Formats: sequence, structure tokens, C-alpha cells
Amino acid sequence: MSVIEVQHLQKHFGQKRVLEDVNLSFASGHIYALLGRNGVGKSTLLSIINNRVLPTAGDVLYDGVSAIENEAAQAHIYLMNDLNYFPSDKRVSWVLKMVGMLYGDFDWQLAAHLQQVFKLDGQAKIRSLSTGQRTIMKLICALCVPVDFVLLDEPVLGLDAPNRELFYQELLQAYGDRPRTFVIATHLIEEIARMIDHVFVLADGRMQVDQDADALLNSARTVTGTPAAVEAAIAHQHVLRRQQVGNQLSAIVMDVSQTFQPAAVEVGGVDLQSLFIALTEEQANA
Ligand SMILES: Nc1ncnc2c1ncn2[C@@H]1O[C@H](COP(=O)(O)OP(=O)(O)OP(=O)(O)O)[C@@H](O)[C@H]1O
Repeated sequence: MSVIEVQHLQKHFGQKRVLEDVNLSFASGHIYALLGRNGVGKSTLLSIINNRVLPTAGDVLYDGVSAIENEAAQAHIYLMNDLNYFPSDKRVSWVLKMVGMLYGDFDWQLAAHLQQVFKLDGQAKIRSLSTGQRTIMKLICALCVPVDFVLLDEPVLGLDAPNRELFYQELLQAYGDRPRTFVIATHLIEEIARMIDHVFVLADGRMQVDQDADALLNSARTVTGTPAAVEAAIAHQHVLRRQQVGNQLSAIVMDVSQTFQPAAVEVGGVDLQSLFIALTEEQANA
């Protein structure tokens, strides 16, 4: 059971302070969501964990040992992102072979299956691939490498809806066949909500949320009713957001207890995307 720990990570690009003090840990056998508004530093964080960018301060530990400039530790971590590292005149089959050679124990059976279900021609040259097909090629690499930690930065970029659905199915299947850790940074929150078990929200250079997904959603409620009734119901609650339409007020509250059942209002659940919007709005207004 391996673990990645990020400790007091800081990254400044000149005057731009992107990460201020990021702390987290990724344990074995989880699917994590890494959420955050545009430009908060999700890609930067994943690139530092995979040693592609050096931090200004802080450390990334793999099983207690620094993973920064540590090839042995990095052999357990794979990052898929939107960058193209492969020569455009090479073929898909060449890319898979290269990745297979670099990481060893590549799952060729799964690669053949994925090429077939996504209809990706192994003989196609990289320069002839569409954006979505290029993403599919990179996803095949990410699912077939034998590593314990797979970091997926915007994994469905350019994929149409049926292919996104197919990818989520294949990811869950691969996870079931060989449990490992996936970290998914995405803006398509509702699409991944059903498969993740832990949520990180990065805001203002720090982790604003680091919580079990079910616990997070179970602690949030939407309270709707007349403004007076809603205000009375949420008076002692942690209110993230208020929205009034006509004479109905709707509020999102979090950290509520299981016994939160106020009278004269309607109380419902909150989906992950609405909660994310409310949380990041609250942070921006703080
Ligand atoms: N090499 C660099 N030099 C200067 N600034 C950089 C560099 N790389 C990233 N940044 C800046 O760091 C900030 C965080 O970028 P990053 O790509 O990590 O954000 P993100 O959360 O992944 O964003 P998005 O959701 O839009 O993809 C941005 O303001 C970006 O402009």
C-alpha cells in the first residue's frame, strides 16, 4: 500500500504565487477528483508531483521518500496531460511501444481492446489524428502502464459524449481489474461524480476541500422556501450560497448534522457541481 504525500508545496512563477501551501495525500486504491477554478494551479500541482516542474518550496514524498528528482519513485507515477511529447511523424503503435518499453509490463491485451472499442488505428500517424483521437491514444497509455498512481489532467479533452462515457466505463473496469490510484483533474464535475471517492478543491493556493465524497455530499443541503422561513432555518448553519427567484429563497448549507430537519422549508440534497460552484464562490467572496 503506497502513498504520495504533498507537504507544504509552494510554486511561484516570478511574481505570480500559484501554490502557497498545498498539503494532501493520495493513498492506494482510490479515485480522487482534483477540482478548482481555471488557473488555480491543478496542472502545476500534478506536474510537480510527476517531477516535470520543480516546486519553489515544499516536498512530494513517495512512501516517505522525496519523489522530486527521484527516478525510482517516479517510475510509480504516470501523468497524462494535454502536452504532446511524441514526434508527429510516428504512428500510434510506435507510441504505445515506446511507453511500453519505458514503463515495462504494459498491458497489451487491454491496449488492443481499447484500440478496438475507441476505433483507433494503430497505423495512423500522430499528425493525422484529431484532437479527440490524440486524447484516446494518451488515455490508452495511461490505462495500460503498470504504475500505482495515474494522474489524469483533463483526460477527456476533445472527446465526444459517447467516447467520454466509454472512457469512464473503461476506467472503472481497469480499476476493478487492477486497483490503483487515479487522480482526475477535470471541469466536467458531474460526469466523474459517480466514480470518485474523495474530493480535493484547490483555491487560493491551498486545499479548500479535502474530504470523502459521500461525507461531503451528505453534509450539504439545499434549503428552499420563503425568505423568512429559510433565513430562520439556516440562522446557525454554514451558508455557502443564497439565491432568490421570485418570493422563493434557496440556500446551500454545509457541515449540517444528520438531524437537520427544519420546519416550514423544503430540504434537499446537493449535487457535486452545485456544491463546487457554491464553495468556490464563497472562497472568492471571502
Ligand atoms: N511556466 C509558467 N510560467 C508562468 N506562469 C505559469 C506557468 N505555468 C503555469 N503558469 C500560471 O500558473 C497558473 C496556474 O496554471 P495551471 O495550468 O496550473 O492552472 P489549472 O488549475 O490547471 O488551470 P485550468 O483549469 O485552466 O487548466 C496560471 O495562472 C498560469 O498562467
